[in-house]
Amino acid sequence: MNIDFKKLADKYQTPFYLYDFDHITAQYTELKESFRARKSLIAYAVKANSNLSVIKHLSNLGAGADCVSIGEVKRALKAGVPTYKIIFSGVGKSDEEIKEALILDILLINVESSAELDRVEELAKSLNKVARISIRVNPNIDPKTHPYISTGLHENKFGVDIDTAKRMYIKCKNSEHLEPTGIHCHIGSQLTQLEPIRESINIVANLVRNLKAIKIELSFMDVGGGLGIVYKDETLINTYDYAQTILDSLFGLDLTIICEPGRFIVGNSGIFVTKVLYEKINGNKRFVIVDGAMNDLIRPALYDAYHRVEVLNNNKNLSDCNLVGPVCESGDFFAKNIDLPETQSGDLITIYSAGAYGFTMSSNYNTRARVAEIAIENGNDRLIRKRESFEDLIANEIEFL
Ligand SMILES: Cc1ncc(COP(=O)(O)O)c(C=O)c1O
Ligand SMILES: N[C@@H](CCCC[NH3+])C(=O)O
Repeated sequence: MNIDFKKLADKYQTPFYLYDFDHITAQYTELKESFRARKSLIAYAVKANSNLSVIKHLSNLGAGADCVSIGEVKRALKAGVPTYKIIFSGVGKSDEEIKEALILDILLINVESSAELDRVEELAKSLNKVARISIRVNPNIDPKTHPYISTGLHENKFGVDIDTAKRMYIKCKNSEHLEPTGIHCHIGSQLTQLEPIRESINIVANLVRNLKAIKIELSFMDVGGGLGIVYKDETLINTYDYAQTILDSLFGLDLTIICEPGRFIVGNSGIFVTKVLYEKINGNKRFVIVDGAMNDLIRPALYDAYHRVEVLNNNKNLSDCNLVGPVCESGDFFAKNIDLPETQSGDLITIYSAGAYGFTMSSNYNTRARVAEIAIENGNDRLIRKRESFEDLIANEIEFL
């Protein structure tokens, strides 16, 4: 798509996030279509990009929501996702969160420990409810991704091992307040290899068969999210191969598939737009300093993540530099040791693949306002979140002065 960044920057003021809603539609549709041989629910992982308009857009397409806090559940509801398409995961749900989820009667609570299951049972009993339970299985499979975003090994805090899961399902079966409904497995994020997915789904499918043999019949298989995207030159998993692998593993089982993608849907739909403030040279080292910073997009600082960068000027005079922001940390960079053209103050810089875990991981560090978010759809742009003001930043403190 041809985007007039200059016009947008004049209209909305940098830095800002820009999301291409047509690309979001295309990604959602591709994945949904891949599963067309089965009943499926694409439960969008809200944590990737929780802007209400993004969730609403996906909900209008038929998506549900995978949430990891009651705040995300409330966002999903506010954006129009029906309760029967909402799932709640997380290793540390508080009593208040569990109670609210029970009262709202969402589709599934993904339980991640025996202790949590006991708590859900007590709370469901106190509310005279029956909780629909899905247990998150940790299959101990290496997803072959960045260690910070691996979730499927026993050394990771997520889910429970197979034997524990089995005991938990038996407890559900024997409880008046727990209904064993689904099973869940998510081994990590930015996955680019199919084999670990195949292995883990096979492990989980075998457990489903074992449970069936003891008369515990589940209705949903939640295969997690994690499909990777291209940041640089990654070879991706083909979505049809992905879906077929899952369908093959589930042969003979009558389960509705739930898939929880975040990054795949929104990652390459988003661009972070910032502008050059200054250039400088320290000794031999060139720095291009922009108005966006690590508080806006933390992935390079946190994971050493690569994001493609483009300078929107016609200068062909390239040289090595670090692209940095104004935050008071040496870790405040978008790219290190890259060749960029000479810049002038005011030149726009676009940072790609920023739609997932960009804005949602932003902070107010250095008392910097969170930036605006803009949607573009059918060539038309609109503001979907305004830039914070200083008053917004201090609103919760001012009454205690
Ligand atoms: C339980 C669960 N579901 C879904 C996701 C979404 O992951 P991704 O954005 O990689 O699709 C995550 C994040 O890793 C997760 O922990
Ligand atoms: N925040 C991570 C993804 C985490 C996935 C959630 N478990 C990233 O930016 O890549």
